[in-house]
Amino acid sequence: MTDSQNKNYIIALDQGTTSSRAIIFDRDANVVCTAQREFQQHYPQAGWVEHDPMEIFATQSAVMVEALAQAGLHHDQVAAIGITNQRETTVVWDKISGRPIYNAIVWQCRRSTEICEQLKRDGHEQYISDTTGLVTDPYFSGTKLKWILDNVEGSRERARNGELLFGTIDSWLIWKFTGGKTHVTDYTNASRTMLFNIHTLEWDSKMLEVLDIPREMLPEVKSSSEIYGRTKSGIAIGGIAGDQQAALFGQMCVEPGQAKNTYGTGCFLLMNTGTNAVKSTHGMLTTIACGPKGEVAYALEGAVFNGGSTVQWLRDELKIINDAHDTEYFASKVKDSNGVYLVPAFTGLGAPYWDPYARGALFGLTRGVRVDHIIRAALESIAYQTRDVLDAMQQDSGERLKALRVDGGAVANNFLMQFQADILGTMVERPQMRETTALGAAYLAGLACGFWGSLDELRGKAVIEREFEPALEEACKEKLYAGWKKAVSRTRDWEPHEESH
Ligand SMILES: Nc1ncnc2c1ncn2[C@@H]1O[C@H](COP(=O)(O)OP(=O)(O)O)[C@@H](O)[C@H]1O
Ligand SMILES: O=P(O)(O)OC[C@H](O)CO
Repeated sequence: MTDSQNKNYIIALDQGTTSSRAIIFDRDANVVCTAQREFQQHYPQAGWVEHDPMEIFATQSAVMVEALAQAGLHHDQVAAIGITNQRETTVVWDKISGRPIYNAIVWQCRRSTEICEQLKRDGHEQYISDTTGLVTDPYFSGTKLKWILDNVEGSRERARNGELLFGTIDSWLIWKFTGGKTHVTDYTNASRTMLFNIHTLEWDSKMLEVLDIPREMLPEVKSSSEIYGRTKSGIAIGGIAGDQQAALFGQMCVEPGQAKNTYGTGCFLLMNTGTNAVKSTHGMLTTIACGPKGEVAYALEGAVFNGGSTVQWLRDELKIINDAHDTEYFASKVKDSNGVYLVPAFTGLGAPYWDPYARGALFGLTRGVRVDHIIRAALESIAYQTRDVLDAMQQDSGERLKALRVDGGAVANNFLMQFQADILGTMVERPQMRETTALGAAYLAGLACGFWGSLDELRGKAVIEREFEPALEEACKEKLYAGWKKAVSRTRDWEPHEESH
Protein backbone atom coordinates (compact mmCIF):
# COMPACT_ATOMS: atom_id res chain seq x y z
CA MET A 1 0.00 0.00 0.00
CA THR A 2 1.41 3.43 -0.95
CA ASP A 3 1.63 6.22 1.53
CA SER A 4 -1.22 8.20 -0.05
CA GLN A 5 -3.52 5.15 -0.04
CA ASN A 6 -2.87 4.83 3.65
CA LYS A 7 -4.06 8.38 4.27
CA ASN A 8 -7.77 7.76 4.57
CA TYR A 9 -8.86 10.70 6.67
CA ILE A 10 -9.27 14.47 6.60
CA ILE A 11 -9.40 16.56 9.77
CA ALA A 12 -11.47 19.73 9.88
CA LEU A 13 -10.57 22.23 12.57
CA ASP A 14 -13.59 24.42 13.29
CA GLN A 15 -12.53 27.34 15.44
CA GLY A 16 -15.89 28.90 16.47
CA THR A 17 -16.82 31.82 18.69
CA THR A 18 -17.51 29.69 21.74
CA SER A 19 -15.59 26.49 21.12
CA SER A 20 -12.77 24.84 19.21
CA ARG A 21 -13.66 21.60 17.48
CA ALA A 22 -11.85 18.92 15.52
CA ILE A 23 -13.80 16.55 13.30
CA ILE A 24 -12.31 13.61 11.44
CA PHE A 25 -13.94 12.54 8.16
CA ASP A 26 -13.40 9.33 6.19
CA ARG A 27 -13.38 8.94 2.39
CA ASP A 28 -17.19 8.81 2.28
CA ALA A 29 -17.29 12.12 4.19
CA ASN A 30 -18.73 10.38 7.24
CA VAL A 31 -17.83 11.76 10.67
CA VAL A 32 -15.43 9.34 12.35
CA CYS A 33 -14.80 11.31 15.50
CA THR A 34 -15.42 14.73 17.07
CA ALA A 35 -13.69 16.53 19.92
CA GLN A 36 -14.73 19.91 21.29
CA ARG A 37 -13.59 22.34 23.98
CA GLU A 38 -15.22 25.57 25.04
CA PHE A 39 -13.00 28.51 25.96
CA GLN A 40 -13.40 31.66 27.96
CA GLN A 41 -15.24 34.74 26.72
CA HIS A 42 -13.90 38.03 28.08
CA TYR A 43 -16.21 41.05 28.40
CA PRO A 44 -13.89 43.80 29.75
CA GLN A 45 -16.47 46.56 29.20
CA ALA A 46 -20.09 46.81 28.06
CA GLY A 47 -20.19 45.89 24.36
CA TRP A 48 -16.57 44.66 24.29
CA VAL A 49 -15.70 41.01 23.58
CA GLU A 50 -12.23 39.41 23.64
CA HIS A 51 -10.63 35.96 23.40
CA ASP A 52 -7.19 34.85 24.47
CA PRO A 53 -5.42 33.75 21.24
CA MET A 54 -3.15 31.38 23.19
CA GLU A 55 -6.23 29.67 24.65
CA ILE A 56 -7.70 29.43 21.16
CA PHE A 57 -4.53 27.76 19.89
CA ALA A 58 -4.26 25.52 22.96
CA THR A 59 -7.88 24.30 22.73
CA GLN A 60 -7.61 23.84 18.97
CA SER A 61 -4.41 21.78 19.25
CA ALA A 62 -5.83 19.78 22.14
CA VAL A 63 -9.01 18.79 20.30
CA MET A 64 -7.00 17.68 17.28
CA VAL A 65 -4.87 15.38 19.43
CA GLU A 66 -7.95 14.20 21.32
CA ALA A 67 -9.89 13.38 18.14
CA LEU A 68 -6.99 11.39 16.69
CA ALA A 69 -6.53 9.50 19.95
CA GLN A 70 -10.25 8.71 20.26
CA ALA A 71 -10.34 7.42 16.69
CA GLY A 72 -7.17 5.41 17.30
CA LEU A 73 -5.45 7.13 14.37
CA HIS A 74 -1.90 8.25 13.81
CA HIS A 75 -1.27 11.61 12.15
CA ASP A 76 0.36 9.72 9.22
CA GLN A 77 -3.11 8.50 8.31
CA VAL A 78 -4.42 12.03 7.76
CA ALA A 79 -4.30 13.31 4.17
CA ALA A 80 -4.88 16.97 5.05
CA ILE A 81 -6.29 19.47 7.51
CA GLY A 82 -9.00 21.99 6.58
CA ILE A 83 -9.33 25.07 8.75
CA THR A 84 -12.52 27.03 9.24
CA ASN A 85 -12.92 29.84 11.70
CA GLN A 86 -14.98 32.53 13.33
CA ARG A 87 -14.38 35.42 10.96
CA GLU A 88 -13.26 39.03 11.49
CA THR A 89 -11.80 38.32 14.95
CA THR A 90 -8.47 40.12 14.97
CA VAL A 91 -5.09 39.00 16.33
CA VAL A 92 -1.78 40.85 16.33
CA TRP A 93 1.29 38.93 17.42
CA ASP A 94 5.02 39.24 17.79
CA LYS A 95 6.86 37.40 15.04
CA ILE A 96 9.79 36.42 17.25
CA SER A 97 8.18 35.48 20.56
CA GLY A 98 5.07 34.04 18.89
CA ARG A 99 2.89 35.75 21.49
CA PRO A 100 -0.06 38.05 20.87
CA ILE A 101 0.46 41.68 21.87
CA TYR A 102 -3.21 42.02 22.88
CA ASN A 103 -6.21 39.75 23.30
CA ALA A 104 -8.08 38.87 20.11
CA ILE A 105 -10.79 41.44 19.46
CA VAL A 106 -13.85 39.39 18.64
CA TRP A 107 -16.20 40.04 15.71
CA GLN A 108 -19.01 40.96 18.13
CA CYS A 109 -16.94 43.67 19.86
CA ARG A 110 -18.17 47.24 19.44
CA ARG A 111 -15.11 49.16 20.67
CA SER A 112 -14.25 50.58 17.27
CA THR A 113 -17.62 52.28 16.82
CA GLU A 114 -16.04 55.73 17.04
CA ILE A 115 -13.44 54.82 14.41
CA CYS A 116 -16.35 53.89 12.12
CA GLU A 117 -18.08 57.19 12.86
CA GLN A 118 -14.90 59.00 11.86
CA LEU A 119 -14.73 57.01 8.61
CA LYS A 120 -18.29 58.12 7.87
CA ARG A 121 -17.58 61.75 8.76
CA ASP A 122 -14.57 61.64 6.43
CA GLY A 123 -16.83 60.44 3.60
CA HIS A 124 -15.37 56.92 3.17
CA GLU A 125 -18.59 54.93 3.53
CA GLN A 126 -19.34 54.66 -0.19
CA TYR A 127 -15.75 53.72 -1.03
CA ILE A 128 -15.80 51.00 1.64
CA SER A 129 -19.01 49.59 0.27
CA ASP A 130 -17.88 49.71 -3.38
CA THR A 131 -14.44 48.25 -2.74
CA THR A 132 -14.78 45.85 0.16
CA GLY A 133 -18.50 44.98 -0.16
CA LEU A 134 -18.96 45.82 3.53
CA VAL A 135 -20.86 48.37 5.58
CA THR A 136 -18.96 50.77 7.85
CA ASP A 137 -19.47 48.88 11.09
CA PRO A 138 -17.14 47.79 13.92
CA TYR A 139 -17.95 44.15 13.02
CA PHE A 140 -15.06 43.91 10.55
CA SER A 141 -11.34 43.49 11.29
CA GLY A 142 -9.93 46.74 9.87
CA THR A 143 -11.14 49.10 12.59
CA LYS A 144 -10.31 46.54 15.32
CA LEU A 145 -6.77 46.35 13.98
CA LYS A 146 -6.53 50.13 13.93
CA TRP A 147 -7.75 50.19 17.54
CA ILE A 148 -4.94 47.83 18.61
CA LEU A 149 -2.30 49.85 16.73
CA ASP A 150 -3.66 53.08 18.25
CA ASN A 151 -3.82 51.71 21.79
CA VAL A 152 -0.89 49.33 22.29
CA GLU A 153 2.11 51.55 22.73
CA GLY A 154 4.72 51.35 20.00
CA SER A 155 2.81 48.73 18.05
CA ARG A 156 2.38 50.69 14.80
CA GLU A 157 6.08 51.40 14.65
CA ARG A 158 6.92 47.77 15.41
CA ALA A 159 4.49 46.63 12.72
CA ARG A 160 6.19 48.96 10.21
CA ASN A 161 9.55 47.41 11.16
CA GLY A 162 8.15 43.99 10.33
CA GLU A 163 8.15 42.82 13.95
CA LEU A 164 4.39 42.27 14.29
CA LEU A 165 1.92 40.26 12.24
CA PHE A 166 -1.83 40.61 11.82
CA GLY A 167 -4.22 37.80 11.11
CA THR A 168 -7.75 36.58 11.46
CA ILE A 169 -8.03 33.31 13.39
CA ASP A 170 -7.18 31.15 10.37
CA SER A 171 -3.86 33.00 9.90
CA TRP A 172 -3.06 32.83 13.59
CA LEU A 173 -3.69 29.07 13.78
CA ILE A 174 -1.75 28.28 10.60
CA TRP A 175 1.17 30.39 11.73
CA LYS A 176 1.21 28.52 15.05
CA PHE A 177 0.67 25.06 13.54
CA THR A 178 3.48 25.57 11.01
CA GLY A 179 5.88 26.73 13.71
CA GLY A 180 5.92 30.32 12.44
CA LYS A 181 6.71 29.38 8.84
CA THR A 182 3.48 30.34 7.08
CA HIS A 183 1.61 33.64 7.24
CA VAL A 184 -1.42 33.30 4.97
CA THR A 185 -5.16 33.76 4.81
CA ASP A 186 -7.73 32.95 2.12
CA TYR A 187 -10.02 35.14 0.02
CA THR A 188 -13.10 34.46 2.16
CA ASN A 189 -11.44 35.64 5.36
CA ALA A 190 -9.68 38.55 3.65
CA SER A 191 -13.05 39.74 2.36
CA ARG A 192 -14.15 40.34 5.98
CA THR A 193 -11.31 42.64 6.96
CA MET A 194 -12.46 45.91 5.31
CA LEU A 195 -8.91 46.08 3.95
CA PHE A 196 -9.41 43.90 0.88
CA ASN A 197 -10.64 44.83 -2.57
CA ILE A 198 -13.09 42.04 -3.44
CA HIS A 199 -13.01 42.92 -7.16
CA THR A 200 -9.24 43.06 -7.80
CA LEU A 201 -8.56 40.46 -5.07
CA GLU A 202 -5.77 42.52 -3.49
CA TRP A 203 -5.19 44.38 -0.25
CA ASP A 204 -6.55 47.86 -0.85
CA SER A 205 -3.91 50.61 -0.64
CA LYS A 206 -6.43 53.34 0.13
CA MET A 207 -8.02 51.44 3.03
CA LEU A 208 -4.58 50.68 4.44
CA GLU A 209 -3.75 54.35 4.24
CA VAL A 210 -7.06 55.55 5.70
CA LEU A 211 -6.75 53.19 8.69
CA ASP A 212 -2.97 53.62 8.91
CA ILE A 213 -2.23 49.90 8.71
CA PRO A 214 1.33 48.90 7.74
CA ARG A 215 1.22 46.52 4.76
CA GLU A 216 4.20 44.60 6.22
CA MET A 217 1.97 42.98 8.84
CA LEU A 218 -0.62 41.52 6.43
CA PRO A 219 -0.79 37.84 5.44
CA GLU A 220 -0.49 36.59 1.88
CA VAL A 221 -3.96 35.92 0.45
CA LYS A 222 -4.51 32.53 -1.19
CA SER A 223 -7.37 30.48 -2.61
CA SER A 224 -9.51 28.42 -0.22
CA SER A 225 -8.29 25.07 -1.53
CA GLU A 226 -4.55 24.52 -1.88
CA ILE A 227 -1.63 23.28 0.21
CA TYR A 228 -0.41 26.19 2.34
CA GLY A 229 2.13 24.41 4.51
CA ARG A 230 2.56 21.54 6.95
CA THR A 231 2.08 21.17 10.67
CA LYS A 232 5.16 20.41 12.75
CA SER A 233 4.03 16.75 12.68
CA GLY A 234 3.97 16.85 8.87
CA ILE A 235 0.25 17.00 8.04
CA ALA A 236 -0.59 19.15 4.99
CA ILE A 237 -2.90 22.10 5.60
CA GLY A 238 -5.05 22.18 2.47
CA GLY A 239 -8.20 24.25 3.06
CA ILE A 240 -9.14 27.55 4.62
CA ALA A 241 -12.52 29.26 4.70
CA GLY A 242 -14.42 31.54 7.04
CA ASP A 243 -16.97 29.40 8.85
CA GLN A 244 -20.01 30.80 7.05
CA GLN A 245 -18.47 30.32 3.63
CA ALA A 246 -17.35 26.83 4.68
CA ALA A 247 -20.94 26.00 5.69
CA LEU A 248 -22.19 27.30 2.32
CA PHE A 249 -19.68 25.00 0.61
CA GLY A 250 -20.49 22.10 2.94
CA GLN A 251 -24.18 22.51 2.06
CA MET A 252 -23.05 22.40 -1.59
CA CYS A 253 -24.51 25.82 -2.29
CA VAL A 254 -21.92 26.40 -5.01
CA GLU A 255 -24.25 27.57 -7.78
CA PRO A 256 -25.86 31.03 -8.05
CA GLY A 257 -29.16 31.31 -6.16
CA GLN A 258 -28.35 28.58 -3.60
CA ALA A 259 -28.49 29.72 0.05
CA LYS A 260 -28.16 28.51 3.62
CA ASN A 261 -28.71 29.93 7.09
CA THR A 262 -26.44 28.90 9.96
CA TYR A 263 -27.75 29.18 13.52
CA GLY A 264 -24.70 29.38 15.79
CA THR A 265 -23.70 32.18 18.17
CA GLY A 266 -24.99 34.52 15.46
CA CYS A 267 -27.08 33.69 12.40
CA PHE A 268 -25.59 34.00 8.96
CA LEU A 269 -27.62 33.72 5.79
CA LEU A 270 -25.51 33.48 2.64
CA MET A 271 -26.64 33.23 -0.96
CA ASN A 272 -24.17 32.29 -3.68
CA THR A 273 -24.29 34.77 -6.60
CA GLY A 274 -21.57 33.12 -8.72
CA THR A 275 -19.27 35.46 -10.62
CA ASN A 276 -21.61 38.39 -10.00
CA ALA A 277 -20.67 40.59 -7.02
CA VAL A 278 -24.22 41.81 -6.36
CA LYS A 279 -24.35 45.18 -4.63
CA SER A 280 -26.98 45.37 -1.94
CA THR A 281 -29.37 48.24 -1.47
CA HIS A 282 -31.00 46.58 1.55
CA GLY A 283 -28.21 46.24 4.12
CA MET A 284 -26.70 42.96 2.91
CA LEU A 285 -22.94 42.46 2.55
CA THR A 286 -21.20 41.45 -0.65
CA THR A 287 -18.60 38.87 0.24
CA ILE A 288 -16.35 36.20 -1.20
CA ALA A 289 -17.45 32.58 -1.12
CA CYS A 290 -16.35 29.42 -2.94
CA GLY A 291 -17.34 28.00 -6.32
CA PRO A 292 -17.45 24.22 -7.04
CA LYS A 293 -13.65 23.80 -6.94
CA GLY A 294 -13.11 26.19 -4.05
CA GLU A 295 -12.39 29.05 -6.46
CA VAL A 296 -13.55 32.62 -5.80
CA ALA A 297 -17.30 33.15 -6.11
CA TYR A 298 -19.40 35.96 -4.67
CA ALA A 299 -22.21 35.83 -2.15
CA LEU A 300 -24.72 38.11 -0.51
CA GLU A 301 -24.70 37.81 3.26
CA GLY A 302 -27.04 38.83 6.05
CA ALA A 303 -25.19 38.70 9.38
CA VAL A 304 -27.18 38.65 12.62
CA PHE A 305 -24.97 39.17 15.67
CA ASN A 306 -26.99 37.38 18.34
CA GLY A 307 -28.73 34.10 17.57
CA GLY A 308 -27.77 31.11 19.73
CA SER A 309 -25.98 33.55 22.05
CA THR A 310 -29.45 34.67 23.17
CA VAL A 311 -30.00 31.13 24.45
CA GLN A 312 -26.59 31.19 26.15
CA TRP A 313 -27.66 34.41 27.85
CA LEU A 314 -30.76 32.68 29.23
CA ARG A 315 -28.50 29.92 30.52
CA ASP A 316 -25.43 31.79 31.77
CA GLU A 317 -26.69 35.22 32.85
CA LEU A 318 -30.42 34.86 33.60
CA LYS A 319 -29.93 31.23 34.68
CA ILE A 320 -33.51 30.32 33.77
CA ILE A 321 -32.47 27.20 31.85
CA ASN A 322 -29.77 24.62 32.52
CA ASP A 323 -29.16 23.62 28.96
CA ALA A 324 -29.82 25.17 25.52
CA HIS A 325 -31.78 22.06 24.60
CA ASP A 326 -34.38 22.73 27.37
CA THR A 327 -35.64 25.84 25.56
CA GLU A 328 -37.60 23.64 23.16
CA TYR A 329 -39.59 22.09 26.00
CA PHE A 330 -40.36 25.39 27.77
CA ALA A 331 -41.25 27.25 24.57
CA SER A 332 -43.62 24.48 23.50
CA LYS A 333 -45.42 24.50 26.88
CA VAL A 334 -47.12 27.81 26.06
CA LYS A 335 -49.32 28.54 23.07
CA ASP A 336 -47.58 31.82 22.24
CA SER A 337 -45.19 34.35 23.77
CA ASN A 338 -48.10 36.16 25.45
CA GLY A 339 -47.23 39.35 23.58
CA VAL A 340 -43.58 39.34 24.70
CA TYR A 341 -40.79 40.28 22.29
CA LEU A 342 -37.12 39.96 23.17
CA VAL A 343 -34.77 41.96 20.94
CA PRO A 344 -31.28 40.55 21.59
CA ALA A 345 -29.34 43.61 20.43
CA PHE A 346 -26.65 42.85 23.05
CA THR A 347 -23.88 44.02 20.73
CA GLY A 348 -25.96 46.34 18.57
CA LEU A 349 -27.84 45.15 15.51
CA GLY A 350 -26.28 43.71 12.36
CA ALA A 351 -28.08 43.17 9.06
CA PRO A 352 -30.21 44.75 7.83
CA TYR A 353 -30.18 47.54 10.46
CA TRP A 354 -26.44 48.07 11.14
CA ASP A 355 -26.97 49.98 14.34
CA PRO A 356 -24.04 49.71 16.80
CA TYR A 357 -25.99 51.90 19.25
CA ALA A 358 -29.02 49.58 19.58
CA ARG A 359 -29.22 47.59 22.84
CA GLY A 360 -31.34 44.64 23.87
CA ALA A 361 -34.80 44.91 25.42
CA LEU A 362 -37.86 42.92 26.47
CA PHE A 363 -41.20 44.35 25.37
CA GLY A 364 -44.82 43.63 26.11
CA LEU A 365 -44.43 42.58 29.75
CA THR A 366 -47.73 42.19 31.62
CA ARG A 367 -48.52 40.61 34.98
CA GLY A 368 -49.27 37.23 33.40
CA VAL A 369 -45.88 36.84 31.71
CA ARG A 370 -43.94 33.78 32.86
CA VAL A 371 -40.43 32.52 32.27
CA ASP A 372 -41.77 30.16 29.58
CA HIS A 373 -42.97 33.15 27.56
CA ILE A 374 -39.58 34.82 27.83
CA ILE A 375 -37.81 31.66 26.74
CA ARG A 376 -40.20 31.38 23.82
CA ALA A 377 -39.65 35.03 22.90
CA ALA A 378 -35.88 34.39 22.92
CA LEU A 379 -36.22 31.57 20.38
CA GLU A 380 -38.72 33.55 18.33
CA SER A 381 -36.26 36.47 18.14
CA ILE A 382 -33.82 34.22 16.27
CA ALA A 383 -36.48 33.43 13.67
CA TYR A 384 -37.65 37.05 13.36
CA GLN A 385 -34.10 38.24 12.73
CA THR A 386 -33.75 35.64 9.99
CA ARG A 387 -36.97 36.93 8.40
CA ASP A 388 -35.56 40.50 8.48
CA VAL A 389 -32.52 39.24 6.58
CA LEU A 390 -34.30 36.97 4.11
CA ASP A 391 -36.81 39.69 3.16
CA ALA A 392 -33.92 42.09 2.47
CA MET A 393 -31.88 39.52 0.57
CA GLN A 394 -34.79 38.51 -1.64
CA GLN A 395 -35.28 42.15 -2.58
CA ASP A 396 -31.59 42.47 -3.49
CA SER A 397 -31.25 39.24 -5.42
CA GLY A 398 -34.69 39.20 -7.02
CA GLU A 399 -34.76 35.47 -6.15
CA ARG A 400 -37.51 33.95 -4.03
CA LEU A 401 -36.20 30.98 -2.06
CA LYS A 402 -38.25 27.82 -2.45
CA ALA A 403 -36.76 26.41 0.73
CA LEU A 404 -34.21 27.53 3.31
CA ARG A 405 -31.37 25.10 4.04
CA VAL A 406 -30.26 25.36 7.65
CA ASP A 407 -27.39 24.23 9.86
CA GLY A 408 -25.55 25.13 13.09
CA GLY A 409 -26.01 24.15 16.73
CA ALA A 410 -29.46 25.68 17.25
CA VAL A 411 -31.16 23.82 14.37
CA ALA A 412 -31.52 20.88 16.77
CA ASN A 413 -34.42 22.89 18.21
CA ASN A 414 -37.62 21.67 16.53
CA PHE A 415 -39.71 24.50 17.98
CA LEU A 416 -37.33 27.07 16.50
CA MET A 417 -37.29 25.39 13.09
CA GLN A 418 -41.10 25.19 12.94
CA PHE A 419 -41.49 28.80 14.05
CA GLN A 420 -38.91 29.76 11.43
CA ALA A 421 -40.91 28.11 8.66
CA ASP A 422 -44.10 29.72 10.02
CA ILE A 423 -42.76 33.25 10.21
CA LEU A 424 -41.04 33.07 6.81
CA GLY A 425 -43.87 31.28 5.07
CA THR A 426 -41.09 29.21 3.48
CA MET A 427 -40.12 25.57 3.88
CA VAL A 428 -37.12 24.94 6.13
CA GLU A 429 -34.89 21.98 5.21
CA ARG A 430 -32.67 20.48 7.91
CA PRO A 431 -29.90 18.22 6.58
CA GLN A 432 -28.95 14.88 8.09
CA MET A 433 -25.33 15.99 8.18
CA ARG A 434 -25.26 18.88 10.66
CA GLU A 435 -21.49 19.42 10.61
CA THR A 436 -21.68 21.43 7.42
CA THR A 437 -19.07 24.01 8.47
CA ALA A 438 -16.49 21.35 9.23
CA LEU A 439 -17.57 19.38 6.18
CA GLY A 440 -16.99 22.42 3.95
CA ALA A 441 -13.47 22.82 5.32
CA ALA A 442 -12.82 19.10 4.89
CA TYR A 443 -14.05 19.21 1.27
CA LEU A 444 -11.75 22.15 0.51
CA ALA A 445 -8.75 20.35 2.01
CA GLY A 446 -9.71 17.03 0.38
CA LEU A 447 -10.04 18.64 -3.06
CA ALA A 448 -6.66 20.37 -2.67
CA CYS A 449 -4.75 17.15 -2.04
CA GLY A 450 -6.66 14.92 -4.45
CA PHE A 451 -8.35 12.97 -1.64
CA TRP A 452 -11.61 13.72 -3.49
CA GLY A 453 -11.67 14.39 -7.24
CA SER A 454 -14.61 16.78 -7.30
CA LEU A 455 -17.65 17.81 -5.27
CA ASP A 456 -19.79 15.66 -7.59
CA GLU A 457 -18.37 12.57 -5.89
CA LEU A 458 -20.00 13.79 -2.69
CA ARG A 459 -23.39 15.04 -3.86
CA GLY A 460 -25.22 12.08 -2.35
CA LYS A 461 -24.25 13.42 1.09
CA ALA A 462 -26.73 16.30 0.96
CA VAL A 463 -29.62 14.33 2.46
CA ILE A 464 -32.53 16.22 4.09
CA GLU A 465 -33.35 14.81 7.52
CA ARG A 466 -36.54 16.81 8.12
CA GLU A 467 -38.63 19.44 6.36
CA PHE A 468 -40.60 22.02 8.33
CA GLU A 469 -43.67 23.24 6.43
CA PRO A 470 -45.11 26.69 7.14
CA ALA A 471 -48.36 26.26 9.04
CA LEU A 472 -49.32 29.73 10.26
CA GLU A 473 -52.08 31.61 8.50
CA GLU A 474 -50.96 34.74 6.66
CA ALA A 475 -52.75 37.35 8.82
CA CYS A 476 -51.43 35.86 12.06
CA LYS A 477 -47.89 35.63 10.67
CA GLU A 478 -47.86 39.26 9.56
CA LYS A 479 -49.38 40.47 12.84
CA LEU A 480 -46.66 38.73 14.85
CA TYR A 481 -43.97 40.08 12.55
CA ALA A 482 -45.34 43.63 12.74
CA GLY A 483 -44.97 43.39 16.54
CA TRP A 484 -41.33 42.39 16.09
CA LYS A 485 -40.62 45.34 13.78
CA LYS A 486 -42.15 47.68 16.34
CA ALA A 487 -40.03 46.20 19.13
CA VAL A 488 -36.85 46.54 17.04
CA SER A 489 -37.64 50.17 16.28
CA ARG A 490 -37.71 50.92 20.03
CA THR A 491 -34.20 49.50 20.59
CA ARG A 492 -32.56 51.63 17.91
CA ASP A 493 -30.00 54.28 18.73
CA TRP A 494 -30.25 53.52 22.46
CA GLU A 495 -26.63 53.82 23.59
CA PRO A 496 -25.44 57.44 23.73
CA HIS A 497 -22.95 58.00 20.90
CA GLU A 498 -20.24 59.57 23.01
CA GLU A 499 -20.17 56.60 25.45
CA SER A 500 -19.69 53.99 22.76
CA HIS A 501 -15.94 54.16 22.49
N1 LIG B 1 -31.27 22.90 21.21
C1 LIG B 1 -30.89 24.18 21.09
N2 LIG B 1 -31.81 25.16 21.05
C2 LIG B 1 -31.46 26.46 20.90
N3 LIG B 1 -30.19 26.86 20.78
C3 LIG B 1 -29.22 25.94 20.82
C4 LIG B 1 -29.53 24.56 20.97
N4 LIG B 1 -28.35 23.88 20.95
C5 LIG B 1 -27.37 24.80 20.80
N5 LIG B 1 -27.90 26.04 20.73
C6 LIG B 1 -27.15 27.30 20.55
O1 LIG B 1 -26.34 27.16 19.41
C7 LIG B 1 -25.07 27.76 19.62
C8 LIG B 1 -23.98 26.76 19.36
O2 LIG B 1 -23.96 26.45 18.01
P1 LIG B 1 -22.58 26.32 17.20
O3 LIG B 1 -22.98 26.09 15.78
O4 LIG B 1 -21.74 25.31 17.87
O5 LIG B 1 -22.03 27.80 17.45
P2 LIG B 1 -20.62 28.55 17.25
O6 LIG B 1 -19.96 27.91 16.06
O7 LIG B 1 -21.03 29.96 17.02
O8 LIG B 1 -19.81 28.43 18.52
C9 LIG B 1 -25.03 28.24 21.05
O9 LIG B 1 -25.17 29.65 21.05
C10 LIG B 1 -26.22 27.57 21.71
O10 LIG B 1 -26.83 28.42 22.66
O1 LIG C 1 -18.38 31.13 15.36
P1 LIG C 1 -19.68 31.32 14.67
O2 LIG C 1 -20.19 30.08 14.05
O3 LIG C 1 -20.69 32.01 15.51
O4 LIG C 1 -19.43 32.32 13.42
C1 LIG C 1 -18.98 33.60 13.61
C2 LIG C 1 -18.93 34.34 12.29
O5 LIG C 1 -17.97 33.83 11.43
C3 LIG C 1 -18.73 35.80 12.52
O6 LIG C 1 -18.75 36.49 11.30
